[in-house]
Amino acid sequence: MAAGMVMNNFSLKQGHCLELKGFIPKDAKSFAINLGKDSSNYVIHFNPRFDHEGDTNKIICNSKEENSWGTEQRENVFPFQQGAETSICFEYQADHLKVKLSDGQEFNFPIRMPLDTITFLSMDGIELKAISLH
Ligand SMILES: CCCO[C@@H]1O[C@H](CO)[C@@H](O[C@@H]2O[C@H](CO)[C@H](O)[C@H](OCc3cn(Cc4ccccc4)nn3)[C@H]2O)[C@H](O)[C@H]1NC(C)=O
Repeated sequence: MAAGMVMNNFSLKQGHCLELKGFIPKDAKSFAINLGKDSSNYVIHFNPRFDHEGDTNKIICNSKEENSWGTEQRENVFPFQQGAETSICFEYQADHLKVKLSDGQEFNFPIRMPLDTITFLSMDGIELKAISLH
């Protein structure tokens, strides 16, 4: 399984996008990308599940404040394949994150915890290949 990766030395400001390219291992049951302030405070926990916690081919998003999970949001798109690369762009807007997926589909996730700048990123279950800020 791809070991967890943590970055906390970048700045994603409102009006800008963070684009991640990664490889999903062929045995992945799920993977997660977390953006926020630190490991206890996520503006978004982005968790595509192939087969995990009773979910099959479903994206689960949530927030986490001082280590307490918020309400889950389940998406109706799932353009991921085990053993393949993917790219995801997180566009940070004042009241939502626009999540743009590799096949052009996109969805919004509400900002539940105001944060001037997102400076924390962690990834689990996916191998980071490239990262860029636009
Ligand atoms: C119906 C009553 C039980 O509800 C279930 O409760 C589970 C436990 O709280 C929920 O699963 C949790 O959902 C959270 C988001 O709301 C997180 O996704 C929890 O996982 C956190 C986590 C990250 N990691 C690291 C990681 C992630 C991906 C791959 C490898 C390592 N390990 N655990 C995950 O365990 C799960 O989404 C929830 N299902 C529903 C339908 O509500």
